[in-house]
Amino acid sequence: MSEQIHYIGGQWVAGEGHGVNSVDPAKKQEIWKGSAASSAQVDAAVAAARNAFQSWQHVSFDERVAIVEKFAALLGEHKARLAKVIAMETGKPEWETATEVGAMMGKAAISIKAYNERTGTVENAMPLGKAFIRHKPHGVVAVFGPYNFPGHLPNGHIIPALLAGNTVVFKPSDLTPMVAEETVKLWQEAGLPAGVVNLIQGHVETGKALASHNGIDGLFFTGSSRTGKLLHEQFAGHPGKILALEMGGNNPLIVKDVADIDAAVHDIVQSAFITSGQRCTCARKLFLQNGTQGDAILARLIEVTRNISVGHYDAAEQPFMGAMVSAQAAGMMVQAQQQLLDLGATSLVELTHTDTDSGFVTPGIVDVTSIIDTMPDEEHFGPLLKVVRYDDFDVAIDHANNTSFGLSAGLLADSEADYQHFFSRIRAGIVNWNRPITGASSAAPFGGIGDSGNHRASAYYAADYCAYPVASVELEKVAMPGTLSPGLKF
Ligand SMILES: NC(=O)C1=CN([C@@H]2O[C@H](COP(=O)(O)OP(=O)(O)OC[C@H]3O[C@@H](n4cnc5c(N)ncnc54)[C@H](O)[C@@H]3O)[C@@H](O)[C@H]2O)C=CC1
Ligand SMILES: O=C(O)CCC(=O)N[C@@H](CCC(=O)O)C(=O)O
Repeated sequence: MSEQIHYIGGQWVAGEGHGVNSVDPAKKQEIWKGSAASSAQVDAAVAAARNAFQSWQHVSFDERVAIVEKFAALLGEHKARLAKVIAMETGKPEWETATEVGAMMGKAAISIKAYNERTGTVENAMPLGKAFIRHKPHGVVAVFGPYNFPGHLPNGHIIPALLAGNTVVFKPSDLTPMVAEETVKLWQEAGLPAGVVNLIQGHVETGKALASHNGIDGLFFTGSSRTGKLLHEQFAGHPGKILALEMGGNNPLIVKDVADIDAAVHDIVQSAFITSGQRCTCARKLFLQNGTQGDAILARLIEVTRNISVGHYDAAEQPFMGAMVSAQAAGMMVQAQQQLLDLGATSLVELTHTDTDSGFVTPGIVDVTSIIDTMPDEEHFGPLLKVVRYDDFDVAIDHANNTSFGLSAGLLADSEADYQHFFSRIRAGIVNWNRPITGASSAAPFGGIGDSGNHRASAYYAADYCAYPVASVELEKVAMPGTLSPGLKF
């Protein structure tokens, strides 16, 4: 293991702060360690990015594209290795981490298209000249990533930021530093000039030092609503800095009148338990009709959930769920379940922390119908699904909307009229019909309302927050207008 874990101005350097490490939550082994960046090293990373911005902003778009495409090609060459490292740090099964690297590769072409379509140059003819809409980079931007998609989600900020001509200081989650290191090494190999991307590792204090740094022009964040709100407060009074927040959710999925019960249960499981429930888009509340069909769906859901395989990321027979990211995260899910039971919820399938030194938990389901009005509006970031039984569709939609979040929502129903009704009333940035509410496309905007985001959607719309528009009216020569304003004499 190298101690040189920070990439500043094109050099890998050792940290000057306290010790940091990374633990494989399935195998319970330390897999990476070093020392956090000191505040002087955060300063150095921002200064390196500022210095590199002077030239990177003037590098042609085609040259920037060439480096991004080279990076995507290197991701392809190193796909197996990167998928393995993501699995080791997060506990996610290798079938899933391979799809994460695939999404990282796909981000290049999508971001190039989005740059051109959303922030390219537009030319309009005028009677005496031309009007242009062009875009310019903000400057130095900080990128903060979460642990659940440690490759794909920071990449979803970094690639569009670089294409637009910004330089980056990247602060990954302290739970997934090794994925960040491997990724930045590929940027280096792709020929990115020194200082264009810088990597600093550390815990909350490193994040605070970067977020509060005077030298940054913007911050692109994916993570919890709690941290996002702190950043939002910190950015108050700085209208000149751009802040893009992609945060958590407390996402509803409603089921109404479906013919294929297994298909409905499949979409529920895929929505609630993929990635061991550690996706911001995961369904947290499932609304099932009272009556025989709701009973049948619930019975089948319980049966299928009990049979979900949970296992090691590298098992020959791949499990559906791997370990959660840490033993602590797993323990917090047990606590969350207990809190709901203490409030009066009923356990239908118990979530259990099978080995308390690891991140392994089994998926759980609780019936919260009796406490729907009193339970806290919290995101439980793990495989715990809350079921609510309902009689009236509109009441179910009201309950679904009764959250401060607004990231994803879905309806499983065979009637298109029911979907139109649902769509017109539900409040969320991602609204699906007869599909899981996880697995959003990079070719669409990705973001939520309320406590889920600050109206700066990512994915296809990331281009928007990576550049500012410049409107110009241009004539080749200074010329007298055809008509003079009243009161002027020449
Ligand atoms: N809307 C979206 O696109 C997504 C949202 N998420 C959300 O992310 C969360 C899980 O990720 P976590 O890594 O636990 O999020 P987190 O909020 O704990 O950490 C995110 C990043 O912020 C840094 N950080 C933490 N506290 C900070 C502070 N006070 N000042 C500055 N930086 C700080 C962390 O080191 C990390 O790099 C969930 O809430 C999930 O819903 C996850 C993926 C996608
Ligand atoms: O950012 C993109 O390119 C698309 C959004 C995306 O990949 N979303 C994933 C993961 C987000 C999460 O829950 O952490 C999804 O919707 O499953």
